[in-house]
Amino acid sequence: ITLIKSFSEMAIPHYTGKMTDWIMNEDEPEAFNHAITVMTLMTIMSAVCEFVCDLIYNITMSRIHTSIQGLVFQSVLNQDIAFFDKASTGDIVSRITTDTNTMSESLSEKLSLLMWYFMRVIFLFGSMLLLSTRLSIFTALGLPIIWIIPEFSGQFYQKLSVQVQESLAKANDVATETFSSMKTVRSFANEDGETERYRKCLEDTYALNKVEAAGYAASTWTNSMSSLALKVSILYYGGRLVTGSDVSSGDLVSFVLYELQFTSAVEVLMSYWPHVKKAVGASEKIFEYVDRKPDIPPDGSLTPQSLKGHVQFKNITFAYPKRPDTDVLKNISLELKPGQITALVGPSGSGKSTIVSLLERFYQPQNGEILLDQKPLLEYKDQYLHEKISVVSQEPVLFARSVRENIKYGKENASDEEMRAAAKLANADDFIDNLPKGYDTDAGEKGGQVSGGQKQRIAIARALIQKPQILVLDDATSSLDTESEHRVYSALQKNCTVLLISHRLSGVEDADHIIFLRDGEVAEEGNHEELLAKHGFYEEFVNQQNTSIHRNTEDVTNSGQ
Ligand SMILES: Nc1ncnc2c1ncn2[C@@H]1O[C@H](COP(=O)(O)OP(=O)(O)OP(=O)(O)O)[C@@H](O)[C@H]1O
Repeated sequence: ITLIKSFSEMAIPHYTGKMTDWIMNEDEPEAFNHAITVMTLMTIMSAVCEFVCDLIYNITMSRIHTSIQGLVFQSVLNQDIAFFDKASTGDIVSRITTDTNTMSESLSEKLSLLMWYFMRVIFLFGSMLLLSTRLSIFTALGLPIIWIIPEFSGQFYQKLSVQVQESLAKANDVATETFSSMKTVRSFANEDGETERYRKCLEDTYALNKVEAAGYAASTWTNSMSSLALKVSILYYGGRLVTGSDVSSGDLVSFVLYELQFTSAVEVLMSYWPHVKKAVGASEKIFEYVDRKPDIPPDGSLTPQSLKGHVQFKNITFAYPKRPDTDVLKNISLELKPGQITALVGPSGSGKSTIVSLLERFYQPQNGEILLDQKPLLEYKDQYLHEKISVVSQEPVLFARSVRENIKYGKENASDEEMRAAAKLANADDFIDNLPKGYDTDAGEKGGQVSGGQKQRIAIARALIQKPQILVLDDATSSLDTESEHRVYSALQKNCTVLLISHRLSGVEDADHIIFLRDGEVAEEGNHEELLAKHGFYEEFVNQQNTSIHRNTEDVTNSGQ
């Protein structure tokens, strides 16, 4: 269609030239009517083709835009957890929204015009060659000079575009972080500080935009000046050819009309070229994510019908990718037996949550081996593993959806009965029923519309509905009383493996096995009595707990008096 349209457009200068010859000659009266008819038909054909072509192009581009956004989103979701430790949310969101917009805007508008004008340039030059080879060669010789300028400015734009996207991403980052931590910002009365931080980022973007604007103005000016110089030289040379009777005056008119269109088409091509380079700059950033191979080993294939849930950590040494020099776990060996509650205690930062992250396969240990039912953890299929292992983390995150959707998260096909049963066990059923819309109440962004304890209980229900074989409670039962806590354990299938991480003594005392972690090493292990008999770290931990409970009770009694 582009070809037909470009071809049809060539009719106007050609027949205008013919008409000039006819007006000067007057021998062929039919030539005038013929020229007018052909011109009209070709113009209509060109307009129809332009319409069809624009329509198809823009629809295709919208489709490409949406599928690229989807592709980037999917690629980001497939990345390893270490990637999310490093990349900021604002940067990721910016790539999915701003960068894809920049790319597809430039591509849909500018590339479509670039293609039009490219075809026009070819057809116009062909028509010019037919009229006068000498004039055409003269025109062609002038082209490289005006081609060099946009090439340089294109490169400049490409670099600048990357910088602009990066600075926009930084600003986005500040905005996302501020809005998602609004309560903290307010409670520290730091609205002005955050506004200042955001403004600072915007100022950086503005500074880059100014350079971009100056560059754009300079390149447009140089482009038009150079093509103007080319036009004047052609007119001068063409005039001399007519005087020397080498070219007819009608042909010169056609040629000049072609040439005017030709130079303006080349001008447009050159002014759009930097935009395409800019789109390339933005797309480079997008495809950096799409092409990034997640640093995770290939998914395993094991999906055994029954899983005992026997976990063994054998001589595990691990350092976080962000801090490769600090070993968080040092040659650790431990075992979680089916049907047993294993408690993990130890000072803050001793590596308890890290053990959970390794069990969830978020990171890979540098040394040692993790076995599940005697088989390497890596051999299990990812989806299977996460169905069998449920983790309620220290700070459970709820989604801005209804309580129902939150509990059924990851198990959408669960029935309402299953959901209620899970909620009952998590001691959440009563309070959910008292919420304004019951299970359909919105939990708010990050669960902001329910209390901390309620959030924890919903998260426990979300874990229990999966009927996991291995349940990990990472300091997640602080809002439950001892009785409710026991109800949670008894709800699990028999022989289920429970890993309990806690800073409180309750729950830990009754665990079948207690592991005391210190500085990434197993300092002591055994049951409550055995550990107390050792008079070591665990005993110290128990004494500290008792002292603080004693102190709290005294405080309550004193304030009562
Ligand atoms: N994503 C991370 N990147 C780098 N270092 C980390 C990361 N997460 C934790 N760490 C570091 O690893 C160490 C162990 O952290 P971990 O969260 O496992 O401790 P913990 O025993 O669970 O502590 P707490 O009882 O306070 O929850 C800490 O020194 C912490 O600073």
